[in-house]
Amino acid sequence: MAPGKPGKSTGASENPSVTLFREYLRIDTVHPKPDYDAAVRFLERVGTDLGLACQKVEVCQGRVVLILTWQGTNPRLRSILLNSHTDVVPVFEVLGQGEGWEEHGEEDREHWTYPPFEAVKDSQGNIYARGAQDMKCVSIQYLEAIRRLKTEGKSFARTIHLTFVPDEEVGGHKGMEMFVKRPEFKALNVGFAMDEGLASPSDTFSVFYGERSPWWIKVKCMGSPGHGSRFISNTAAEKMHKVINSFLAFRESEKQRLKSDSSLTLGDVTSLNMTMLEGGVSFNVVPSEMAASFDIRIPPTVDLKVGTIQPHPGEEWDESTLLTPLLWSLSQAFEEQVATWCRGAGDGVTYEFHQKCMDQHITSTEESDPWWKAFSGVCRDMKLQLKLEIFPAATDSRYIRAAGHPAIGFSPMNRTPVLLHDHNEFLNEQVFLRGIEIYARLLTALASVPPLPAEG
Ligand SMILES: CSCC[C@H](NC=O)C(=O)O
Ligand SMILES: [Zn+2]
Ligand SMILES: [Zn+2]
Repeated sequence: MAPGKPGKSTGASENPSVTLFREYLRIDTVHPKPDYDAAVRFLERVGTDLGLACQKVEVCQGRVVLILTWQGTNPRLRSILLNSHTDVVPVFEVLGQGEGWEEHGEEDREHWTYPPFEAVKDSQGNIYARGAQDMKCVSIQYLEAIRRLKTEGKSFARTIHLTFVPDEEVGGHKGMEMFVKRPEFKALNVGFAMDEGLASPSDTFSVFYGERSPWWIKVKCMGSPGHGSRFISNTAAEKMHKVINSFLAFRESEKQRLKSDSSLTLGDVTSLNMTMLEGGVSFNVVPSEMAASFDIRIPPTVDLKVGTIQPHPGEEWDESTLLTPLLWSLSQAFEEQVATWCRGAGDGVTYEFHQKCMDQHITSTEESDPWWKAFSGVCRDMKLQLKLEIFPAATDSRYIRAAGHPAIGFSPMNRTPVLLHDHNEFLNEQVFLRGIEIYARLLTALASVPPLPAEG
């Protein structure tokens, strides 16, 4: 293949870090059947070549966490944890269509300019693959930063651990959530952690110090059944109508709040989407049950604790006041709000949680915090402009923070469209290489943070 043309061949002049990145992208770790063994074998080989110690922890059957360790000169100090997940999301939206390129027809193929597991590089140096941004780039950047520092003969006081975890894309329940509870995790003696962030189309870099809490709620409405030709009273559909109205009115008010205040980002407001609807068997049968599912993401500033909300002295609340979205958005105890919407829709309306994250830890970005001082100091020296945000979705950082450790979400990709989980996910090789440089500097500073008071 001619140089500069898109293709699989690495070309003689390709930077070896880019070649390694592309090799990792070709490992098929796509859900629902990720080849974790292949990923672990590959990463273990790279780690061993780098002289890193290697440990494997099977947190669930077939779910292995790989730990690579660069021992510090003072191993008693708390360590730096570099986390990344090895799994990637399916290439097609319809479940079960993500297995292999060849099995799909031309319509599917249209969404991707290049096959998503071949890591084709085009003439501009854009590397196309599922996982190019989320987050195989970061895994290789961590490793290549360590390679660079080792080649330069550097060593640091603090130990650096890299963890490669499975199943982040399906909630981390058989991955990081299990791992943080294990003695092997405690033994890592984590002081400060880094995990994934998001690309940024502008010159600035996005940095995430907290995340919104995902709540997945299924609301079931029970009602009277009957013939589709009659005005049956007390139907499931009428109740569902009210439920949907209440939930979506709140959605609209939060959407407007975000739109009307340019200082807010998506991570600062509560998003809500109705993502599934079930019910009914036939055109002429009024069903006795209907269900709607909602994906709600709640910022750490909203109080999640269940409590009783009282009107202010002298104020009286009637049913319509209780259903006012603005009032609720300013109030506390988010679950009370959900319960009231359901109560307001009538009898036989219940809700159940399929995901209910209550952790709201955020990581300090005060200059007085030694970890943040090290992180932000490097960015200042390198003239990287940072945008501090709450991560709008969920990552494994939430488990690290819940375990009591500071964690920053950062994927060094500026001047890059946000394409995670999207068609035609790509990363430019120059942006990728610059990221290695950034991590090399960050690791140097973080692994040299002087002993903290608690460390003696
Ligand atoms: C709530 S568990 C699901 C985690 C998932 N993470 C990445 O996309 C997300 O939907 O945010
Ligand atoms: Zn991710
Ligand atoms: Zn993802």
